[in-house]
Amino acid sequence: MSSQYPELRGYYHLRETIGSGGFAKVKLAYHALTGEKVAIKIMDKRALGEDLPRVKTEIAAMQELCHQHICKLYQVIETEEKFYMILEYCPEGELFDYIVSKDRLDEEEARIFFRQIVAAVAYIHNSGYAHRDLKPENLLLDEDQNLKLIDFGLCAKPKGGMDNHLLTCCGSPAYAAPELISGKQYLGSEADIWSMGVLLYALLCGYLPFDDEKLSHLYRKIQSGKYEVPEWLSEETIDLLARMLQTDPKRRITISSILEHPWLNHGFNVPVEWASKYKRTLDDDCLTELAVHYGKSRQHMETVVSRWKYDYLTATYFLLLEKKMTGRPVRLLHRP
Ligand SMILES: [NH3+]CCCOc1cc(-c2cn[nH]c2)ccc1C(=O)Nc1ccccc1
Repeated sequence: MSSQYPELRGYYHLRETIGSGGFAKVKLAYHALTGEKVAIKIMDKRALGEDLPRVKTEIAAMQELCHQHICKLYQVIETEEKFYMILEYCPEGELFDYIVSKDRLDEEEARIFFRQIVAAVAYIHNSGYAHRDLKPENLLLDEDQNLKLIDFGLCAKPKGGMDNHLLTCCGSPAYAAPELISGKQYLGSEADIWSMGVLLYALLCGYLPFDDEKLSHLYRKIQSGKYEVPEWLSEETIDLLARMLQTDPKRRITISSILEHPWLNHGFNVPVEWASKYKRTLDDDCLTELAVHYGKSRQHMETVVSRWKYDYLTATYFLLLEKKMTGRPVRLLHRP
């Protein structure tokens, strides 16, 4: 296998393919120095065709976005023919499959997931980005059933902040906001809120609010903003859904108002902590272990790691930090 991916030899031990979507193949792998599992998203440049800019968009965004509910990017390798993105491993798969397996979720379970989604989107919007393809297929579950958002290939960072209008129509039709499908100028952040409304509906109902085999019929349903309200939904749920699935983007609820909505805080006495839990300062134990391993001073390691080149050193630092955050020894395996 490593003969097919020579650039990974000695750094990662490749295992089976765990997912594939469109132009990418995702394989499970082990990071040689820490023994930690990672997911490697492999893309062939020729096969990407006009989708090539999506990869550059995704890499640029994921290098800036560091959050407990966003799938962490550890390393990027670019060769003549391929892109490799070394990502955080999420063993429990897609939220989409989890909903299907349970038919639909009860309010309590949906609320726990939705609080994590709101935290990720609040962080993304606060960082000046819009995801623009929010759906259960792009939310993965880690070993503790925490959600991790993936696929920033369609995200946007409008120049001059989030109040600049976007034009490209993108994302998955069933989750797309009315203003987006009508080709009008739109705000990525407002379109994300609509998609979150569709997502919350899918969590609580197990099917989509707007659906039709014929695309033109689907578009008409979305633009009407009319959807069936099943009898098992509570008043608070119905209220929140109505504010997110508001066809007029200017009257649609904002992420900060969602953070204060009674449904989101029902049974919780702490608001959603949406700020990133990743610290800006480098971790001492990790730097020390790296210094020992590479036979350099701690100061030298701090200088080199701080360049954030998203090379093998960046990946090794983040994976050591992952071990520390999950209460395991901050140690590198000395025999590669
Ligand atoms: N719908 C998800 C299919 C598997 O895709 C991934 C899995 C992981 C993953 C699996 N375990 N841990 C992380 C990380 C990233 C992706 C991903 O970005 N897929 C993708 C997105 C857009 C176009 C093509 C492929």
